[in-house]
Amino acid sequence: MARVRKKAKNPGSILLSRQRGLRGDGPVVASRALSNTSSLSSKVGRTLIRNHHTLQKRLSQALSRNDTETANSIRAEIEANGGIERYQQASVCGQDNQRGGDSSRVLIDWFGEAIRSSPNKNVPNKKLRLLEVGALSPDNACSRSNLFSVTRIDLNSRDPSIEAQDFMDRPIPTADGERFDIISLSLVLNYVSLPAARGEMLERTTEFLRHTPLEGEEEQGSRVTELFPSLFLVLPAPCVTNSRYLDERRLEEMMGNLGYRLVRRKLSAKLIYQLWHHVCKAQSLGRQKEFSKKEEVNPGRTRNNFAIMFR
Ligand SMILES: C[S@@+](CC[C@H](N)C(=O)[O-])C[C@H]1O[C@@H](n2cnc3c(N)ncnc32)[C@H](O)[C@@H]1O
Repeated sequence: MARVRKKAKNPGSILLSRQRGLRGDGPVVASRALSNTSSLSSKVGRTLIRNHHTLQKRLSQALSRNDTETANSIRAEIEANGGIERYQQASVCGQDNQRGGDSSRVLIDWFGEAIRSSPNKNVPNKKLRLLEVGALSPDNACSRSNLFSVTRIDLNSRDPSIEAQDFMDRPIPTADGERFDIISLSLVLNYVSLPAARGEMLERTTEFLRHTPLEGEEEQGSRVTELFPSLFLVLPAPCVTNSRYLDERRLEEMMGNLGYRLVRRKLSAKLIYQLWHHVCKAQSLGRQKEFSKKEEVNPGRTRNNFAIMFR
């Protein structure tokens, strides 16, 4: 079982500064009482999630212009609304089956299809290494499936098997034993407030993927192994279906530059699920400059402003 670790703080990181605010190291104005374990109605939960994202975005903006006074008052507001604990509680309620369910079931379905369509229909004889970034609990479909050996991290750990860690501060692996066959970023990228920080997060995933063949790969046929190493990315659907600055084509171009190729996709009323196979690293070299600015791909007054940028 993974050890829960309190991270040393790096004052220079915007993500970490945000995290520090959300963890409550800034001025705390009571309302821990809000962080109980009772379930939330879906409307209250949605409002809470939306407000948390808005405050977090304002916090990142204040921090990026070194406006400490505003940042502190936003931190206080986040805490007054129950902090990251209350936000996570609302997210757990959102995972409730009646409200869209556990997104990792989609990954398990894709994996099952690949096994069924492979020549010998065997499950891999070795568990695949999965890094779950933004893990809310140790008992989602991936964890229950027995197909994966799961390493879970989150800014705020809700369980001893989840390490408290900012993915952006996780040390870059130096050996294959520290790399993964698959990384899950389910409803995490949209948690990151600034477009360039989202690009940084996507770029960073490529450092954690293992490209050496899986054990027994040859006997399993290609349908399973063609999916790995990969990134399981889940976003609220409007991030790509109704954004002024991002659509699926633009995302595919950005991901292509990072060496990713889209191998599975599912669009539901609320979410978009994608599995990106990491084909190679070489393609990323210098090409992300094309995406260093926001570019309007979908004009219109009713659009949202979700964007991803690369420095
Ligand atoms: C909406 S919840 C999603 C949880 C779950 N993956 C799901 O699909 O329902 C987002 C989670 O991502 C975590 N998170 C956001 N940025 C992170 C980062 N840089 N490193 C680790 N966890 C992060 C947050 O703390 C939060 O618990």
